[in-house]
Amino acid sequence: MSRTPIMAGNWKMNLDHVAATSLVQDLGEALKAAGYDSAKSEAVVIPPFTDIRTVATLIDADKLPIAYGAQDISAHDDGAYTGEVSGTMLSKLGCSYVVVGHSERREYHNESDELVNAKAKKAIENGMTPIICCGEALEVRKAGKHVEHTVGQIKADLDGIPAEQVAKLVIAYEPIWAIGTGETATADDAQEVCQAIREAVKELYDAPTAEAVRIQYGGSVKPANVAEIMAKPDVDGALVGGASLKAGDFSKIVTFYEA
Ligand SMILES: O=C(CO)COP(=O)(O)O
Repeated sequence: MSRTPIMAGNWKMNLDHVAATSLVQDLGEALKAAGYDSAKSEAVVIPPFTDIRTVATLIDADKLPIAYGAQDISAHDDGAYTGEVSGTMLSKLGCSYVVVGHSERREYHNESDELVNAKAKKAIENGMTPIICCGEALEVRKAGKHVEHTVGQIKADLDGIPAEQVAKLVIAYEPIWAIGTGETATADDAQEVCQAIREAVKELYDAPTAEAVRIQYGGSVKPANVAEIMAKPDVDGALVGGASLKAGDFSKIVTFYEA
């Protein structure tokens, strides 16, 4: 079973819709120049909500080989939830992916595994693929509990999601201490946890589901370290923050197989 690597750029709270236009145009050109092959990796951008319509229009008009998604989704369908954005709104904009449970939301917005699970289900219900984030803080790693912690999160985040849906979704392992710090986990660190997650999916479901689910690594991924990380058997992609804000760098990450 071969899994197409998924290289997703999480822009976080950066770039307004005008800046988004330039970045997506530049990215389209950079990918073309780099000989991007969508059979070898999937390019995805995850802009702020306010940019999605603009990004969608541009990708559509220029037929760019780039998928897009959102950084969050409401666990509710509609109604009196000020500030929330629903799954229907996102799917109507053509979003293919929705990031759920990013460590920044878990930390600054107190998101629990129960909420992350509800959001993942909402994305699926609306025909989008959740990218479920997990990963440990520095103290947890220092205590040697990173595998246990991360696998525990994933088990809770997948609760009640059937095998055929799990096979299609994406899990992103992002050790918190490696996010935005320039401190990358080694390729072996990434492999250790990604393998443990796949093993957990196999135990919870079955071997075909575990073989199919795509597991990304995230945390200070750069053009210089992406190839080594991607060479690991259980790493199927990258969730990229800072380096996804530069078209040239993100294009190199997406086309890591050229290195
Ligand atoms: O959190 C991340 C992506 O979701 C990783 O961010 P950086 O690539 O900036 O470390």
